[in-house]
Amino acid sequence: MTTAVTSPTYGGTGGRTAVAARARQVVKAYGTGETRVVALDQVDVDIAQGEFTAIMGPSGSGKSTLMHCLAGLDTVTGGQIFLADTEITGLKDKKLTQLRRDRVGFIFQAFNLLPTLNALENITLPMDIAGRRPDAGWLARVVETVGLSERLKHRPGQLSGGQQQRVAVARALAARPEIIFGDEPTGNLDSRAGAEILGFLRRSVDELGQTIVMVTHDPVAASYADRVLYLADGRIVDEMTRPTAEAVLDRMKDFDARGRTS
Ligand SMILES: Nc1ncnc2c1ncn2[C@@H]1O[C@H](COP(=O)(O)OP(=O)(O)OP(=O)(O)O)[C@@H](O)[C@H]1O
Repeated sequence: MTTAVTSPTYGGTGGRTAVAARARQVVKAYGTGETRVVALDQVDVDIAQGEFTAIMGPSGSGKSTLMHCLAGLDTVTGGQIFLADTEITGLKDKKLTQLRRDRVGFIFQAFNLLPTLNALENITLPMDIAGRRPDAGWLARVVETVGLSERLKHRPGQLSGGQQQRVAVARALAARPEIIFGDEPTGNLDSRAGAEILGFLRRSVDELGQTIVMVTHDPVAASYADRVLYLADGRIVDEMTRPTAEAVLDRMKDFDARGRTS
């Protein structure tokens, strides 16, 4: 049987749905000799297409590293990463940059908007740079989904933090990427603005068919996802489907307690 090699213990999709991104036996080590840190330790994971996946785990467990490796923002030390059927490990810089530009969207904790451009210009900037024409119908739908129709001519400085992050969400959605990665996208927002953004991300999965992977420390944020993957010491140690904030919190307490006794 060879299936054990290709089916992750946790983090598989059980063949139920198409896979948007895949990691196989991924190792990421930083430094050498005594300062060597293994951030990812033979990680196998399948990210299901059209689903919202949250990645959780203690500080230093490898969440951002896993996201960066899946997104082609960082190279791996060993193993393979696939975006749909394309293996991205081993791609040359230029090809990788092109692939990220054409197929991947990002939302970071810092909104990363250009202050001199208005909201609409910020949303279409990546496509402008790539020389691609936004699909007007799609753009209107995205803008409507994230509730920005009345704010398109405002510059970032004239928008609240929550509205700025909505612009960043719309920017990620506008190019219709195959997959969007978010690193604590609501980390800088108060809980009301955070809930709004998470609601928009949820809607983009339910109504626009988007695939989203989000790193978070927040059980409430994780409860918007379809599935939560738990990392510890660079390994995926557990998963939860249809999470509630209470269940996620309980699981985290469980891990903490185990961590203290081991
Ligand atoms: N550029 C780097 N150089 C050396 N070590 C690094 C580097 N980036 C990350 N690490 C180490 O790799 C491990 C995983 O880091 P990572 O940032 O992925 O964790 P995380 O789970 O996202 O943490 P946090 O929740 O605190 O953001 C940590 O031990 C970290 O110190």
